[in-house]
Amino acid sequence: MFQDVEKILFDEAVLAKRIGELGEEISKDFANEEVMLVGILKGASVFMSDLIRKISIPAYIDYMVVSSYGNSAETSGVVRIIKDLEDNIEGKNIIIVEDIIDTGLTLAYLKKNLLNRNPKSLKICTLLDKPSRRQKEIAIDYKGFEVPDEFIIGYGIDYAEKYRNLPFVGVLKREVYEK
Ligand SMILES: O=P(O)(O)OC[C@H]1O[C@H](OP(=O)(O)OP(=O)(O)O)[C@H](O)[C@@H]1O
Ligand code: HPA
Ligand SMILES: [Mg+2]
Repeated sequence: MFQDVEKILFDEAVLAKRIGELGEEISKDFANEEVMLVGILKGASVFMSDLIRKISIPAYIDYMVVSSYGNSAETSGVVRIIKDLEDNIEGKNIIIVEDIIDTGLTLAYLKKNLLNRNPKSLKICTLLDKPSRRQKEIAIDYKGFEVPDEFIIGYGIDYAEKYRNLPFVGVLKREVYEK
């Protein structure tokens, strides 16, 4: 597993510090209110569980399972909802929590879908942003880091379901996905 990593971009300490800051920012912006974090599985699961413990206002969680990359390094362009939210989000402060925004197709679809359900507010929080590959413009409210135009893995993020358990965010060697 480690031999497939080209380089480490953000190690555990760097991730923890930035996630602490994001949690504080969210807590301040929604002081005296409540938020519902909507984690987009599977990738966001690791980030979400660290982030929620850095939020000091009442925070609820729900998850959606969507997939567009499957086992490929390229998006299929088709976002499939595999599992929807359990609760009605009407009148609630919703924060979509993503691991990475790349083409923006997943988020553009999700944003439209959730706005149709009439939340009080809808914000986007992503650990990683890869702006170089964007196809759909997305306003990001809370962003951890920008990443270069490389295939990213680790800290919940996969290639063909592998590498999610790496404790850092890194770049996958090209030879792994270009063979
Ligand atoms: O901006 P985009 O180009 O749409 O890419 C971003 C999406 O791709 C990944 O999900 P994936 O489909 O790989 O599912 P996973 O989270 O289960 O790995 C990632 O977790 C985002 O949801
Ligand atoms: O760089 C990436 N790595 C893994 N999954 C992804 N989904 C979109 N971009 C990426
Ligand atoms: Mg994936």
